[in-house]
Amino acid sequence: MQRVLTVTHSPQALEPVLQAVRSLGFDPELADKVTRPAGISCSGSKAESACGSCCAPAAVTSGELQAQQLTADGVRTSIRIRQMDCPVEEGMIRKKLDGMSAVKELDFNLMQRVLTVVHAPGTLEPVLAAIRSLGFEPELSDSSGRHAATEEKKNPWWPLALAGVAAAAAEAMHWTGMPEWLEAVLALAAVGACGLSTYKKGWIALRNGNLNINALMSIAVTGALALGQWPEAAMVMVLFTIAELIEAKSLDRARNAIGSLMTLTPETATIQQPDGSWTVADARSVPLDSVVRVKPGERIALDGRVVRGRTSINQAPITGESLPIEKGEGDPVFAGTVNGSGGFEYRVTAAAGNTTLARIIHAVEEAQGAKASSQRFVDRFAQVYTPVVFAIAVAVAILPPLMAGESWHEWVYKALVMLVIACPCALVISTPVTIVSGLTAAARRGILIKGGIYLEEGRKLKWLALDKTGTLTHGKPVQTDVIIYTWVAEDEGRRLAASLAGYSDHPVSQAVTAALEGSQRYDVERFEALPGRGVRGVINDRTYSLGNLRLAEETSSCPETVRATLRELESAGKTVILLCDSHQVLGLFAVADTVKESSREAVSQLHGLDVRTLMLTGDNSSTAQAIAVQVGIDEARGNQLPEDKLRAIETLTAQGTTGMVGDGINDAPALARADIGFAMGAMGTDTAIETADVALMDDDLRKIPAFVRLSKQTYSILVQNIVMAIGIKAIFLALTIAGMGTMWMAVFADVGASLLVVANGLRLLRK
Ligand SMILES: Nc1ncnc2c1ncn2[C@@H]1O[C@H](COP(=O)(O)OP(=O)(O)OP(=O)(O)O)[C@@H](O)[C@H]1O
Ligand SMILES: [Zn+2]
Repeated sequence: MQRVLTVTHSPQALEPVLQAVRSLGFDPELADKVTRPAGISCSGSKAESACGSCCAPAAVTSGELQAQQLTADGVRTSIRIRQMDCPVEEGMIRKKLDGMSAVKELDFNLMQRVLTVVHAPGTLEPVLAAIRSLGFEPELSDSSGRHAATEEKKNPWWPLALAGVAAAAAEAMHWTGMPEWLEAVLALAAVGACGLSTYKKGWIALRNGNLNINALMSIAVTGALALGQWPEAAMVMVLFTIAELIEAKSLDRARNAIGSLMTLTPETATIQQPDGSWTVADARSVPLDSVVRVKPGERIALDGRVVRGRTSINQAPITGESLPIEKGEGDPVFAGTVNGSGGFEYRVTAAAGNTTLARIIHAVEEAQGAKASSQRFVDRFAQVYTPVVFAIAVAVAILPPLMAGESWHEWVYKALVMLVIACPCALVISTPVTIVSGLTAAARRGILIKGGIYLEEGRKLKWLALDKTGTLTHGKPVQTDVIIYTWVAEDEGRRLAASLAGYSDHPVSQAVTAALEGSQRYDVERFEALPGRGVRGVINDRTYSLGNLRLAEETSSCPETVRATLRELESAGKTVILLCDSHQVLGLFAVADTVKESSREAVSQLHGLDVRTLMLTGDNSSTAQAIAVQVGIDEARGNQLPEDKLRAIETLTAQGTTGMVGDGINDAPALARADIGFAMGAMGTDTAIETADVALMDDDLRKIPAFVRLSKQTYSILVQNIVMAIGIKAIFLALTIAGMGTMWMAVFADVGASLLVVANGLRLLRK
């Protein structure tokens, strides 16, 4: 999509790689920070370990660094090859490079037109030379370091216009019965004016034993000329050239969609100098911990934390939610978001290449690499389609005249038409265009999907398991009741609870701490957090615990009167923790959390999409039940330890596609096991963005039904595209064999199909 090839090669081997790419007729540019943020380019398990070193090696210029990384296997270089967007071209390059001993690994991204090569140090140049020998122009980085900025080389338009006029004139000669030599001259002029680059590319492909669209068109046009179909040959070449131009334009739209997210961040930021004055600096060069000033209405350039001022910020570029969020001292702000009416200053917490927005863009780019199953099908299909149609064409040209004495002229012509139909471009481009549009559309709404595969699977979601605290509820409970039993002094009870709870960041403990703000605290020794239960520690040589009934029963005896009170509070939807010493219960603390309005809506939308919902919570069953009723959830299970949640997910995945959404603390194993793991509130948390299958940037659960709907739309567009691409070809194949297809009709069909699928895929972006 971004037309980037990543090559792993040995240090100092960049130039040979570049040359090889150039030898294929491509113009390589080293990829840029912006497209591939240097700070996070060491993604993927393999590269992780080498992260430290990838930014260190000497003797590589900084420009090269952006496109190259050292890995365990060698050097990884991304090479952009503009002319590469057909699997036939991928096949050509693969065949050539696979034969080179220096090349360890190849990874193609046709949408980005990027080849990533892992190669031995010092072998980049031969790699590039090999690519160039195929007539491509491999690009590493240019000096400005910006991919998107480098425009396509502009071909002058007049040769094409001239060719069009000549072709039309030839056609007119034909109809008005002018001498044939005039037709021939005009047709040859037209083909010469617009078809030379097609011939050149076609010839290189043929020489390397490949049939790409250029080779097919060259043969077809040459054949038509040989048959004396002058005007038709000229028309076909002109139409094909125009079509290629239009197709390239519309594909660029899909490619640029992701890049356009990046343009959300301003190029400059106003930073404070050591002497206190303010200067405008390039956002990319602002060091961490700098203080940046933001004017009202200005876009924020980098991630940071507010140090002075109050304002409200529209975070829609990241969360997809345009309601302004209030921000004051200490609150995080994000690059790309828009400041409201207050001016403020913030301290930079992430460099330009490492901001939340940059990570999102990077994740979307990576996601295209993970091929969806429809794409794998299409790629396999295309691999056999072209050779098969070519073989049929050869048979059509030779057999009927030889076996049945039919006219050579007629059957060779039919075969030539079939060659035009043999290009699988429309089919091949249909899937990635659709997936990329879907991924980008999702990212714009604050839904970060980590692979085309999840976008494709989302529509199959049968079950969604949800955690309660923080997912369905606000996760900020407040204390509602305190009961201290008479066998302990009221103050002492509160003080013990506050001391224990103060050490924990569990929401329940925090609610208790907040309510007991004023009371004094004891020092706690041997403090322990017991997941799914509570906390325990030693105060003045005695062990106390604060946690749920499970924990109370483990440490002391729990009389029926206490249980009765507990049941009563819980049936009101409250969460109760018990303060115990090693003999008895000393007190009860009840907290209540409120349900998010958006959760209720999300659950009903999910039910409308035929997704069943299940609440899995560590909290007790009565509270779980009470909250489930409030939210409208199908089924609720309480007292779930992390391993219980995991087991529940395992059972569900056996029945159908299962998603799990949680805040990731006690849900991590279940999230990982689910077919689709959703992380909430990913904004600002690196781990959620990096580990979840789908990261929701804020904590609005309605993003999940939105994701399911998008997945359904994407899938139906995928199916439409595949059917359309194959269908159109099939119809023309049939017409041709029946003798009704002409060559220019076939060109129209081929190009029309490509344009249709691209336009259809881009519809997702408009949603
Ligand atoms: N650190 C703690 N302080 C106080 N109580 C705790 C603590 N840890 C666990 N508990 C008690 O154990 C219960 C289960 O905790 P757990 O963290 O598994 O789930 P939860 O946060 O209540 O809910 P969910 O699973 O929906 O996120 C809590 O409801 C609380 O009563
Ligand atoms: Zn093609």
